[in-house]
Amino acid sequence: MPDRSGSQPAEAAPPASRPTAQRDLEEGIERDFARNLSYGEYLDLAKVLSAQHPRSVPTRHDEMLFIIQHQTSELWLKLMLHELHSARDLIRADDPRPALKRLARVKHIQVILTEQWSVLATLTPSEYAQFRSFLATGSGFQSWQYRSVEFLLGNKNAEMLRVFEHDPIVHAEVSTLLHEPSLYDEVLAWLSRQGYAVPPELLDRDWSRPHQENEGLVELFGQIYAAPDEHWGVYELCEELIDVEDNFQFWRFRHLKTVERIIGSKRGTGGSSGVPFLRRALDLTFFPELYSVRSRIQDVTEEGYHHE
Ligand code: HEM
Ligand SMILES: N[C@@H](CC(=O)c1ccccc1NC=O)C(=O)O
Repeated sequence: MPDRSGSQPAEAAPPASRPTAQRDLEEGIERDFARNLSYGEYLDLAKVLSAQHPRSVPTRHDEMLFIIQHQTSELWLKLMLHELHSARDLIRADDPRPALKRLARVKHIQVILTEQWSVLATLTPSEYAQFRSFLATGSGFQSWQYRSVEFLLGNKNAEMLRVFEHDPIVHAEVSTLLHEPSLYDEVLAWLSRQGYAVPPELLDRDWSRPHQENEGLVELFGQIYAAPDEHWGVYELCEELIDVEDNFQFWRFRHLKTVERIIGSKRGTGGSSGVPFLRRALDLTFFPELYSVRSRIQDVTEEGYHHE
């Protein structure tokens, strides 16, 4: 036994700052929700939390992880779409400053979505095999929110609409996005309205087609990146777009690597070759000119620095 003589008596109340096992509730804390709006009611949690329906028979423990991973991803995609729609509309209305704020939020959502793969990576191939057959032909390829994000960012592909034909409301919504200008298209139109020499063929075209790399636009970006101080607003917006594409690719890469460790070289439930199909998405780009311009920027030499 340690010698306690000289220490405080055993019954002494602990100092107020010491941690305790219980926190006293304050008088003012609202406890009656018979008539007042509660947390669960506001968030409609009864609906959200009763939407997890494992299909495996008998129910496999790990299917809950699979369902919640997808549902949380879809919720974040919903917010991302909300922000991207708004960013595009703000730029269309010549108001790029709040659009930058929207894109900043989009980037944080992307970080969460990419980090979230680590939770699903705890699913082993053996655990997934226990319930994979119950997913039948379901696949993330059929995520209409994901496809909407791709379309808003400019990865247009009319063939993607086929999988939504069974659902007229969703089909109409994704089809509208296919035929509207993307965020990038609106940025280019805004640049033109600001007096920049955007090639005219980029300002009026069939929006349902993906944007094709344009040499004139690379040259324009070349001028902007050669003198950022003179074009700060545009330069900042361009770098924000690069961040969004970068983050998008990180998500695709983590999806690919997670899929690889869980199903190896099996074909996908959606009917694709699986990993090889997902790998080809890594060659896609939303903003080709913003990448091309990077190799055009002149490296400053001591001589050039002093004499220009
Ligand atoms: C065990 C976990 C997963 C596996 C094995 C898997 C596998 C696959 C495969 C093989 C494809 C290609 C299409 C196909 O043939 O099915 C695909 C596409 C896709 N998956 Fe997953 N996936 C998983 C989890 C997720 C999660 C959590 C999401 C989040 C929403 C997701 C979203 C998508 C999307 C959006 C596509 C379409 C990608 C594109 O068009 O490039 N997947 N997935
Ligand atoms: N394509 C996956 C299945 C899959 O992941 C999935 C199935 C149903 C609902 C969402 C899914 N997620 C992403 O593709 C597979 O081949 O195992």
